[in-house]
Amino acid sequence: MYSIWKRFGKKDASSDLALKIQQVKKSSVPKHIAIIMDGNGRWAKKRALPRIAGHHEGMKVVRKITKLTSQLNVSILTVYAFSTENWKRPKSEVDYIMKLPEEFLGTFLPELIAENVKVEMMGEIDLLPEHTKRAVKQAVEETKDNTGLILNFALNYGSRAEILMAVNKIIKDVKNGIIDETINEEQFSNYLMTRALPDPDLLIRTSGEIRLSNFMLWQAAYSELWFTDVLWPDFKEEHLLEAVEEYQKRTRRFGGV
Ligand SMILES: CC(C)Oc1ccc(CN(CCC(N)=O)C(=O)c2cnn(Cc3ccccc3)c2-c2ccc3sccc3c2)cc1
Repeated sequence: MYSIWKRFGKKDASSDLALKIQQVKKSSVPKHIAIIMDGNGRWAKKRALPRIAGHHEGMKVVRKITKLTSQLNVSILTVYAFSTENWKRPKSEVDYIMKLPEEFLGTFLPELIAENVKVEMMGEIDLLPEHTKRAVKQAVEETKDNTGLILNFALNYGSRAEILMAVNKIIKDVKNGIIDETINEEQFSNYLMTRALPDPDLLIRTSGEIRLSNFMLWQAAYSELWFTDVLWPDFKEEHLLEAVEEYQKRTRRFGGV
């Protein structure tokens, strides 16, 4: 009896998810969702596992959430692996992290291509090891003609550095007479790493931290912010759907103003 209930229950969960997806797709879905993926280390610590186990688990969640946002017809999913002490971590952890992209792309690139996903990245990839750079460049190259969801990785991304870089480029262009001395918001945003992307409509951060941590400060000026205590490796489709439903409630009210 138990096995029947167990099976029945299982079937119920997946069809329940399918129902929720149909429900969410009935209203306006955010065009651009940005996620600060935080909590891998804490997730591992809670289970007395090495931190790299949290990163490995976190990578599988990136794949799951990419598939769901693609199903929801979201246009852009920007993922930022939040970590202040990225480079100050023990060498073994940094080495592992820098191998993850090859595993992620090696395992999931065929699936991403089948889903018509376009892999993009913003940030300084020069600092990445050669083998990591190669994997990223290959994924960007192999998916450049895809027209579905844009999966945008923020690599070594810092918003203030991005804004300063834009200002310095503008100063140079004004000196060289390429642009006038006054520019508008649209011209300014063309100098940012996100130049061609629309601003994020919904910004999600996991693991209970309620901070932007120098992430897309210019671009998130009008984003709906949604925070959850859930640690990134525990983040499920249901959590993303909950965030989108909350976004739909808020923007419906805004629309009604
Ligand atoms: C095209 C794409 C696959 O290329 C990439 C090239 C280099 C990186 C490494 N990296 C950039 C360096 C930096 N942020 O300083 C990170 O963001 C970083 C820092 N921790 N974790 C573990 C973690 C895993 C999952 C979720 C959060 C953190 C990651 C990390 C490593 C591998 C993968 S695979 C999908 C996401 C992801 C994130 C990332 C991507």
